[in-house]
Amino acid sequence: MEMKSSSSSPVLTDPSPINKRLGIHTGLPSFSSGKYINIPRKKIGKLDDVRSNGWLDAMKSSSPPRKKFIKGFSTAAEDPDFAYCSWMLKYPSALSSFEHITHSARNKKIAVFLDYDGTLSPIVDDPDQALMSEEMRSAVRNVAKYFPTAIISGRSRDKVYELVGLRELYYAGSHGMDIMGPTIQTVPTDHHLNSCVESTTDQQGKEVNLFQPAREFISMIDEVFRTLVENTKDIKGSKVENHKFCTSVHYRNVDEKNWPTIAQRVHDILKDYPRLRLTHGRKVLEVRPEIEWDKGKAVEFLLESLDLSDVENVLPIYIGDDRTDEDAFKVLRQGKRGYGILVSSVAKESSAFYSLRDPTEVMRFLNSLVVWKRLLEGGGSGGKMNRRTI
Ligand SMILES: O=P(O)(O)OC[C@H]1O[C@H](O[C@H]2O[C@H](CO)[C@@H](O)[C@H](O)[C@H]2O)[C@H](O)[C@@H](O)[C@@H]1O
Repeated sequence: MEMKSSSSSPVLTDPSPINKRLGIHTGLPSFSSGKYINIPRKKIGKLDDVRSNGWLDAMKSSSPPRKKFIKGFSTAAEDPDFAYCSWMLKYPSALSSFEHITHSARNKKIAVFLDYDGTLSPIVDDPDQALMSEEMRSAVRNVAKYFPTAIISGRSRDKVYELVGLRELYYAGSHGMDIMGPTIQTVPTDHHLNSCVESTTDQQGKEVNLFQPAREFISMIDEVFRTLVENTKDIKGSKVENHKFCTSVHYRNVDEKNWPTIAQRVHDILKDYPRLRLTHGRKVLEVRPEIEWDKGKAVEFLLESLDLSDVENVLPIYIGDDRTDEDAFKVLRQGKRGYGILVSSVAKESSAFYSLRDPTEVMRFLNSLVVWKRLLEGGGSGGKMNRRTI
Protein backbone atom coordinates (compact mmCIF):
# COMPACT_ATOMS: atom_id res chain seq x y z
CA MET A 1 0.00 0.00 0.00
CA GLU A 2 1.27 3.39 -0.88
CA MET A 3 0.56 6.65 0.87
CA LYS A 4 0.18 9.78 -1.16
CA SER A 5 0.02 13.21 0.27
CA SER A 6 -2.48 15.76 -0.86
CA SER A 7 -2.95 19.36 0.04
CA SER A 8 -5.57 18.60 2.69
CA SER A 9 -5.28 15.06 4.01
CA PRO A 10 -3.46 11.84 3.20
CA VAL A 11 -4.84 9.50 0.56
CA LEU A 12 -4.24 5.79 0.92
CA THR A 13 -4.16 3.82 -2.26
CA ASP A 14 -4.22 0.10 -2.76
CA PRO A 15 -2.70 -1.38 -5.90
CA SER A 16 -4.89 -4.53 -5.78
CA PRO A 17 -6.33 -5.04 -9.30
CA ILE A 18 -9.88 -5.84 -8.15
CA ASN A 19 -9.99 -2.68 -6.11
CA LYS A 20 -8.65 -0.65 -8.99
CA ARG A 21 -11.25 -2.18 -11.25
CA LEU A 22 -14.04 -1.44 -8.84
CA GLY A 23 -12.67 1.99 -8.05
CA ILE A 24 -12.16 0.94 -4.42
CA HIS A 25 -9.29 2.32 -2.36
CA THR A 26 -8.72 0.09 0.62
CA GLY A 27 -6.26 -0.37 3.41
CA LEU A 28 -7.73 2.38 5.53
CA PRO A 29 -7.45 2.03 9.28
CA SER A 30 -11.20 2.20 9.73
CA PHE A 31 -14.30 2.84 7.66
CA SER A 32 -16.36 4.10 10.54
CA SER A 33 -16.11 7.56 9.04
CA GLY A 34 -15.21 8.96 5.64
CA LYS A 35 -13.37 11.85 7.23
CA TYR A 36 -9.95 10.20 7.09
CA ILE A 37 -9.60 10.33 3.38
CA ASN A 38 -9.77 12.67 0.49
CA ILE A 39 -10.20 10.81 -2.75
CA PRO A 40 -11.26 12.68 -5.87
CA ARG A 41 -14.96 12.17 -6.57
CA LYS A 42 -16.80 12.01 -9.82
CA LYS A 43 -17.87 15.52 -10.70
CA ILE A 44 -21.56 15.85 -9.88
CA GLY A 45 -21.72 19.63 -9.91
CA LYS A 46 -21.08 22.25 -7.30
CA LEU A 47 -21.33 20.58 -3.96
CA ASP A 48 -22.49 23.47 -1.83
CA ASP A 49 -26.13 23.68 -2.58
CA VAL A 50 -28.74 21.30 -3.96
CA ARG A 51 -30.29 23.97 -6.17
CA SER A 52 -27.06 24.65 -8.01
CA ASN A 53 -25.84 21.06 -8.34
CA GLY A 54 -28.90 19.74 -10.15
CA TRP A 55 -30.24 17.49 -7.36
CA LEU A 56 -33.51 19.36 -7.12
CA ASP A 57 -34.13 19.24 -10.85
CA ALA A 58 -33.41 15.52 -10.83
CA MET A 59 -35.80 15.05 -7.90
CA LYS A 60 -38.56 16.94 -9.69
CA SER A 61 -38.15 14.92 -12.85
CA SER A 62 -38.11 11.54 -11.08
CA SER A 63 -41.29 9.50 -11.40
CA PRO A 64 -42.88 12.15 -13.61
CA PRO A 65 -46.62 12.65 -13.49
CA ARG A 66 -48.63 11.04 -16.28
CA LYS A 67 -48.91 14.20 -18.30
CA LYS A 68 -45.19 14.92 -18.47
CA PHE A 69 -43.79 14.72 -22.00
CA ILE A 70 -40.23 14.54 -23.10
CA LYS A 71 -38.79 16.66 -25.86
CA GLY A 72 -39.41 15.20 -29.26
CA PHE A 73 -42.34 13.03 -28.23
CA SER A 74 -45.03 15.65 -27.64
CA THR A 75 -47.23 17.26 -30.22
CA ALA A 76 -48.48 20.74 -30.81
CA ALA A 77 -51.71 19.73 -29.12
CA GLU A 78 -49.73 18.12 -26.28
CA ASP A 79 -51.97 15.10 -26.19
CA PRO A 80 -50.40 12.61 -23.74
CA ASP A 81 -51.77 9.58 -25.56
CA PHE A 82 -50.47 10.81 -28.89
CA ALA A 83 -47.10 11.58 -27.28
CA TYR A 84 -46.95 8.08 -25.80
CA CYS A 85 -47.85 6.51 -29.14
CA SER A 86 -45.18 8.46 -30.98
CA TRP A 87 -42.69 7.50 -28.27
CA MET A 88 -43.61 3.87 -28.85
CA LEU A 89 -42.38 4.12 -32.41
CA LYS A 90 -38.92 4.34 -30.87
CA TYR A 91 -39.62 1.90 -28.01
CA PRO A 92 -42.17 -0.57 -29.41
CA SER A 93 -44.27 -2.65 -27.08
CA ALA A 94 -42.54 -5.93 -26.20
CA LEU A 95 -45.99 -7.54 -26.50
CA SER A 96 -46.67 -6.43 -30.05
CA SER A 97 -43.02 -7.17 -30.92
CA PHE A 98 -43.18 -10.57 -29.27
CA GLU A 99 -42.67 -12.50 -32.49
CA HIS A 100 -39.68 -10.40 -33.35
CA ILE A 101 -38.16 -11.06 -29.94
CA THR A 102 -38.71 -14.81 -30.11
CA HIS A 103 -37.43 -14.85 -33.69
CA SER A 104 -34.15 -13.35 -32.41
CA ALA A 105 -34.12 -16.02 -29.72
CA ARG A 106 -34.37 -18.95 -32.12
CA ASN A 107 -31.58 -21.44 -31.41
CA LYS A 108 -30.59 -19.35 -28.42
CA LYS A 109 -31.12 -19.71 -24.72
CA ILE A 110 -33.08 -16.85 -23.17
CA ALA A 111 -31.92 -15.51 -19.78
CA VAL A 112 -34.38 -13.30 -17.90
CA PHE A 113 -33.41 -10.43 -15.58
CA LEU A 114 -36.10 -8.62 -13.62
CA ASP A 115 -36.11 -5.50 -11.53
CA TYR A 116 -38.56 -5.56 -8.60
CA ASP A 117 -40.22 -2.21 -7.74
CA GLY A 118 -42.30 -0.80 -10.57
CA THR A 119 -41.65 -3.94 -12.64
CA LEU A 120 -42.98 -6.89 -10.65
CA SER A 121 -44.90 -4.78 -8.14
CA PRO A 122 -46.70 -1.51 -8.74
CA ILE A 123 -45.24 1.69 -7.29
CA VAL A 124 -47.03 2.50 -4.03
CA ASP A 125 -46.54 5.17 -1.37
CA ASP A 126 -45.24 2.81 1.32
CA PRO A 127 -42.18 0.74 0.24
CA ASP A 128 -43.13 -1.94 2.77
CA GLN A 129 -46.43 -2.43 0.97
CA ALA A 130 -44.93 -2.96 -2.50
CA LEU A 131 -46.17 -6.51 -2.75
CA MET A 132 -46.23 -8.79 -5.74
CA SER A 133 -49.57 -10.28 -6.74
CA GLU A 134 -49.96 -14.06 -6.61
CA GLU A 135 -50.51 -14.05 -10.39
CA MET A 136 -47.20 -12.27 -10.89
CA ARG A 137 -45.43 -14.68 -8.53
CA SER A 138 -46.78 -17.59 -10.48
CA ALA A 139 -45.72 -15.98 -13.80
CA VAL A 140 -42.16 -15.50 -12.48
CA ARG A 141 -42.11 -19.05 -11.10
CA ASN A 142 -43.13 -20.43 -14.50
CA VAL A 143 -40.58 -18.33 -16.35
CA ALA A 144 -37.86 -19.65 -14.05
CA LYS A 145 -38.86 -23.23 -14.95
CA TYR A 146 -37.86 -22.61 -18.55
CA PHE A 147 -35.24 -19.85 -18.43
CA PRO A 148 -32.46 -18.93 -16.00
CA THR A 149 -34.03 -16.01 -14.12
CA ALA A 150 -32.56 -13.42 -11.77
CA ILE A 151 -33.99 -10.50 -9.81
CA ILE A 152 -31.76 -7.42 -9.68
CA SER A 153 -33.04 -4.87 -7.20
CA GLY A 154 -31.99 -1.73 -5.39
CA ARG A 155 -33.37 -3.25 -2.20
CA SER A 156 -31.31 -5.47 0.08
CA ARG A 157 -31.05 -9.04 -1.17
CA ASP A 158 -32.79 -10.42 1.94
CA LYS A 159 -35.67 -7.98 1.54
CA VAL A 160 -36.24 -8.69 -2.13
CA TYR A 161 -36.06 -12.44 -1.47
CA GLU A 162 -38.66 -12.01 1.26
CA LEU A 163 -40.92 -10.08 -1.14
CA VAL A 164 -40.55 -12.46 -4.10
CA GLY A 165 -40.30 -15.67 -2.10
CA LEU A 166 -39.20 -17.95 -4.94
CA ARG A 167 -36.29 -20.29 -4.36
CA GLU A 168 -35.74 -21.05 -8.01
CA LEU A 169 -34.33 -17.61 -8.88
CA TYR A 170 -30.99 -15.88 -8.49
CA TYR A 171 -31.02 -12.70 -6.43
CA ALA A 172 -28.91 -9.56 -6.64
CA GLY A 173 -29.64 -6.87 -4.04
CA SER A 174 -28.27 -3.37 -3.40
CA HIS A 175 -28.17 -2.55 -7.14
CA GLY A 176 -26.11 -5.66 -7.86
CA MET A 177 -23.60 -5.20 -5.03
CA ASP A 178 -24.85 -8.35 -3.29
CA ILE A 179 -25.28 -11.32 -5.61
CA MET A 180 -26.18 -14.84 -4.60
CA GLY A 181 -25.47 -17.20 -7.48
CA PRO A 182 -24.71 -20.81 -8.23
CA THR A 183 -21.47 -22.60 -7.33
CA ILE A 184 -21.62 -25.32 -9.93
CA GLN A 185 -21.39 -23.27 -13.11
CA THR A 186 -18.23 -21.70 -14.49
CA VAL A 187 -16.60 -19.15 -12.27
CA PRO A 188 -15.99 -15.75 -13.87
CA THR A 189 -12.92 -15.71 -16.08
CA ASP A 190 -11.96 -12.38 -14.55
CA HIS A 191 -9.78 -13.47 -11.66
CA HIS A 192 -10.08 -10.09 -10.01
CA LEU A 193 -13.83 -10.59 -9.68
CA ASN A 194 -13.25 -14.04 -8.26
CA SER A 195 -11.54 -12.56 -5.24
CA CYS A 196 -14.89 -11.02 -4.19
CA VAL A 197 -16.66 -14.38 -4.37
CA GLU A 198 -17.24 -16.43 -1.25
CA SER A 199 -18.91 -19.83 -0.87
CA THR A 200 -21.78 -20.09 1.56
CA THR A 201 -25.19 -21.75 1.93
CA ASP A 202 -28.56 -20.23 1.15
CA GLN A 203 -31.76 -20.25 3.25
CA GLN A 204 -32.36 -23.87 2.25
CA GLY A 205 -28.83 -24.99 3.08
CA LYS A 206 -27.87 -25.26 -0.59
CA GLU A 207 -24.28 -24.31 -1.47
CA VAL A 208 -24.10 -20.98 -3.28
CA ASN A 209 -21.63 -18.24 -4.12
CA LEU A 210 -21.88 -14.78 -2.63
CA PHE A 211 -20.42 -11.88 -4.57
CA GLN A 212 -20.15 -8.67 -2.54
CA PRO A 213 -17.74 -6.18 -4.08
CA ALA A 214 -18.62 -3.44 -1.55
CA ARG A 215 -18.33 -5.51 1.62
CA GLU A 216 -15.91 -3.11 3.21
CA PHE A 217 -18.55 -0.36 3.08
CA ILE A 218 -21.09 -2.13 5.32
CA SER A 219 -20.21 -0.24 8.49
CA MET A 220 -19.94 3.08 6.65
CA ILE A 221 -23.37 2.58 5.10
CA ASP A 222 -24.81 1.66 8.48
CA GLU A 223 -23.33 4.79 10.02
CA VAL A 224 -24.70 6.99 7.21
CA PHE A 225 -28.08 5.27 7.47
CA ARG A 226 -28.31 6.11 11.19
CA THR A 227 -27.21 9.70 10.57
CA LEU A 228 -29.78 10.07 7.78
CA VAL A 229 -32.55 8.72 10.02
CA GLU A 230 -31.58 11.14 12.78
CA ASN A 231 -31.24 14.16 10.48
CA THR A 232 -34.47 13.65 8.56
CA LYS A 233 -36.78 12.53 11.36
CA ASP A 234 -38.39 15.99 11.59
CA ILE A 235 -39.29 15.96 7.87
CA LYS A 236 -42.82 14.63 7.66
CA GLY A 237 -43.22 11.76 5.21
CA SER A 238 -39.51 11.02 4.80
CA LYS A 239 -38.32 7.43 5.12
CA VAL A 240 -34.82 5.98 5.16
CA GLU A 241 -34.06 2.35 4.29
CA ASN A 242 -30.85 0.43 4.97
CA HIS A 243 -30.01 -1.98 2.15
CA LYS A 244 -26.68 -3.05 3.70
CA PHE A 245 -24.50 -1.89 0.79
CA CYS A 246 -26.50 1.25 0.04
CA THR A 247 -29.20 3.31 1.71
CA SER A 248 -32.29 5.08 0.34
CA VAL A 249 -33.98 8.29 1.39
CA HIS A 250 -37.58 8.43 0.20
CA TYR A 251 -39.36 11.74 -0.43
CA ARG A 252 -42.50 10.46 -2.20
CA ASN A 253 -44.61 11.35 0.84
CA VAL A 254 -42.78 14.58 1.67
CA ASP A 255 -44.48 17.85 0.82
CA GLU A 256 -42.76 19.26 -2.29
CA LYS A 257 -41.95 22.48 -0.47
CA ASN A 258 -39.68 20.42 1.84
CA TRP A 259 -37.77 18.68 -0.96
CA PRO A 260 -34.95 21.27 -0.88
CA THR A 261 -34.61 20.65 2.88
CA ILE A 262 -34.39 16.87 2.60
CA ALA A 263 -31.98 17.14 -0.33
CA GLN A 264 -29.78 19.62 1.52
CA ARG A 265 -29.61 17.40 4.62
CA VAL A 266 -28.56 14.36 2.56
CA HIS A 267 -26.11 16.49 0.65
CA ASP A 268 -24.54 17.91 3.82
CA ILE A 269 -24.09 14.43 5.30
CA LEU A 270 -22.45 13.17 2.11
CA LYS A 271 -19.85 15.93 2.27
CA ASP A 272 -18.29 13.93 5.12
CA TYR A 273 -18.21 10.74 3.04
CA PRO A 274 -16.22 11.32 -0.13
CA ARG A 275 -16.28 7.60 -0.90
CA LEU A 276 -20.04 7.56 -1.24
CA ARG A 277 -22.09 8.91 -4.11
CA LEU A 278 -25.69 9.72 -4.79
CA THR A 279 -27.98 8.39 -7.52
CA HIS A 280 -31.62 9.21 -8.19
CA GLY A 281 -34.48 6.73 -8.33
CA ARG A 282 -38.24 7.14 -8.36
CA LYS A 283 -38.79 9.75 -5.66
CA VAL A 284 -35.84 8.34 -3.78
CA LEU A 285 -32.26 9.47 -3.19
CA GLU A 286 -29.90 6.51 -3.17
CA VAL A 287 -26.57 6.68 -1.37
CA ARG A 288 -24.04 4.08 -2.44
CA PRO A 289 -20.31 3.36 -2.48
CA GLU A 290 -18.43 5.02 -5.28
CA ILE A 291 -17.29 1.78 -6.84
CA GLU A 292 -17.69 1.03 -10.50
CA TRP A 293 -20.42 -1.49 -10.01
CA ASP A 294 -24.06 -1.26 -11.04
CA LYS A 295 -26.94 -3.33 -12.37
CA GLY A 296 -25.24 -3.60 -15.76
CA LYS A 297 -22.10 -5.06 -14.23
CA ALA A 298 -24.30 -7.42 -12.17
CA VAL A 299 -25.95 -8.70 -15.37
CA GLU A 300 -22.55 -9.34 -16.95
CA PHE A 301 -21.34 -11.08 -13.79
CA LEU A 302 -24.41 -13.31 -13.57
CA LEU A 303 -24.24 -14.20 -17.25
CA GLU A 304 -20.67 -15.25 -16.82
CA SER A 305 -21.14 -17.19 -13.61
CA LEU A 306 -24.16 -18.97 -15.10
CA ASP A 307 -22.11 -19.89 -18.16
CA LEU A 308 -24.37 -17.74 -20.32
CA SER A 309 -21.94 -15.19 -21.66
CA ASP A 310 -21.77 -16.61 -25.18
CA VAL A 311 -23.50 -13.91 -27.23
CA GLU A 312 -24.04 -16.26 -30.15
CA ASN A 313 -26.08 -18.68 -28.07
CA VAL A 314 -27.71 -16.61 -25.35
CA LEU A 315 -30.29 -13.83 -25.54
CA PRO A 316 -30.55 -11.92 -22.25
CA ILE A 317 -33.74 -9.94 -21.62
CA TYR A 318 -33.79 -7.33 -18.85
CA ILE A 319 -37.05 -5.73 -17.69
CA GLY A 320 -36.93 -2.64 -15.47
CA ASP A 321 -38.53 0.73 -14.87
CA ASP A 322 -35.97 2.90 -13.15
CA ARG A 323 -32.92 5.02 -13.92
CA THR A 324 -30.67 2.43 -12.25
CA ASP A 325 -31.93 -0.14 -14.78
CA GLU A 326 -30.48 1.95 -17.59
CA ASP A 327 -27.01 0.56 -16.79
CA ALA A 328 -28.30 -2.92 -17.56
CA PHE A 329 -30.09 -1.72 -20.72
CA LYS A 330 -26.82 -0.20 -21.94
CA VAL A 331 -24.90 -3.44 -21.39
CA LEU A 332 -27.45 -5.38 -23.44
CA ARG A 333 -27.60 -2.75 -26.18
CA GLN A 334 -23.82 -2.84 -26.60
CA GLY A 335 -23.02 -5.27 -29.37
CA LYS A 336 -26.75 -6.02 -29.78
CA ARG A 337 -26.31 -8.57 -27.04
CA GLY A 338 -29.89 -8.70 -25.83
CA TYR A 339 -32.99 -6.65 -25.15
CA GLY A 340 -33.75 -4.12 -22.47
CA ILE A 341 -37.45 -3.56 -21.87
CA LEU A 342 -38.44 -0.33 -20.14
CA VAL A 343 -41.58 -0.39 -18.01
CA SER A 344 -43.14 3.04 -18.30
CA SER A 345 -46.51 4.59 -18.87
CA VAL A 346 -44.92 7.90 -19.82
CA ALA A 347 -42.53 8.78 -22.61
CA LYS A 348 -38.93 8.89 -21.44
CA GLU A 349 -35.52 8.55 -23.01
CA SER A 350 -33.96 5.14 -22.44
CA SER A 351 -31.32 2.69 -23.63
CA ALA A 352 -33.95 -0.04 -23.71
CA PHE A 353 -35.13 -1.54 -27.02
CA TYR A 354 -38.74 -2.19 -26.11
CA SER A 355 -41.34 -0.99 -23.64
CA LEU A 356 -44.17 -2.30 -21.49
CA ARG A 357 -46.69 0.02 -19.91
CA ASP A 358 -46.90 -1.40 -16.37
CA PRO A 359 -46.42 -4.56 -14.24
CA THR A 360 -49.62 -6.05 -15.68
CA GLU A 361 -48.05 -5.96 -19.14
CA VAL A 362 -44.83 -7.38 -17.65
CA MET A 363 -46.86 -10.33 -16.41
CA ARG A 364 -48.44 -10.83 -19.84
CA PHE A 365 -45.01 -10.77 -21.43
CA LEU A 366 -43.64 -13.34 -18.97
CA ASN A 367 -46.66 -15.59 -19.50
CA SER A 368 -46.19 -15.30 -23.25
CA LEU A 369 -42.57 -16.42 -22.97
CA VAL A 370 -43.72 -19.51 -21.09
CA VAL A 371 -46.46 -20.34 -23.63
CA TRP A 372 -44.01 -19.85 -26.49
CA LYS A 373 -41.43 -22.12 -24.88
CA ARG A 374 -44.03 -24.82 -24.15
CA LEU A 375 -45.20 -24.71 -27.75
CA LEU A 376 -41.63 -24.89 -28.95
CA GLU A 377 -40.86 -27.86 -26.74
CA GLY A 378 -44.12 -29.54 -27.72
CA GLY A 379 -42.92 -29.13 -31.30
CA GLY A 380 -46.50 -28.59 -32.53
CA SER A 381 -46.51 -25.10 -33.98
CA GLY A 382 -42.76 -24.51 -33.96
CA GLY A 383 -43.35 -21.93 -31.25
CA LYS A 384 -45.74 -19.90 -33.45
CA MET A 385 -48.23 -17.99 -31.35
CA ASN A 386 -51.31 -16.13 -32.36
CA ARG A 387 -52.38 -12.71 -31.14
CA ARG A 388 -54.75 -14.20 -28.57
CA THR A 389 -52.02 -16.26 -26.87
CA ILE A 390 -49.81 -13.19 -26.28
O1 LIG B 1 -34.34 -1.65 -8.13
P1 LIG B 1 -35.73 -1.72 -7.58
O2 LIG B 1 -36.13 -3.09 -7.19
O3 LIG B 1 -36.72 -1.08 -8.51
O4 LIG B 1 -35.67 -0.85 -6.24
C1 LIG B 1 -35.55 0.57 -6.33
C2 LIG B 1 -36.16 1.20 -5.09
O5 LIG B 1 -37.46 0.62 -4.95
C3 LIG B 1 -38.21 0.97 -3.81
O6 LIG B 1 -38.65 2.30 -3.94
C4 LIG B 1 -39.54 2.52 -5.03
O7 LIG B 1 -40.74 1.75 -4.83
C5 LIG B 1 -41.51 2.12 -3.66
C6 LIG B 1 -42.67 1.16 -3.54
O8 LIG B 1 -43.48 1.14 -4.69
C7 LIG B 1 -41.95 3.58 -3.78
O9 LIG B 1 -42.68 3.97 -2.62
C8 LIG B 1 -40.71 4.47 -3.95
O10 LIG B 1 -41.11 5.81 -4.17
C9 LIG B 1 -39.87 3.99 -5.13
O11 LIG B 1 -38.64 4.72 -5.21
C10 LIG B 1 -37.41 0.77 -2.55
O12 LIG B 1 -38.15 1.17 -1.43
C11 LIG B 1 -36.09 1.49 -2.64
O13 LIG B 1 -35.36 1.30 -1.47
C12 LIG B 1 -35.34 0.93 -3.84
O14 LIG B 1 -34.08 1.56 -3.95
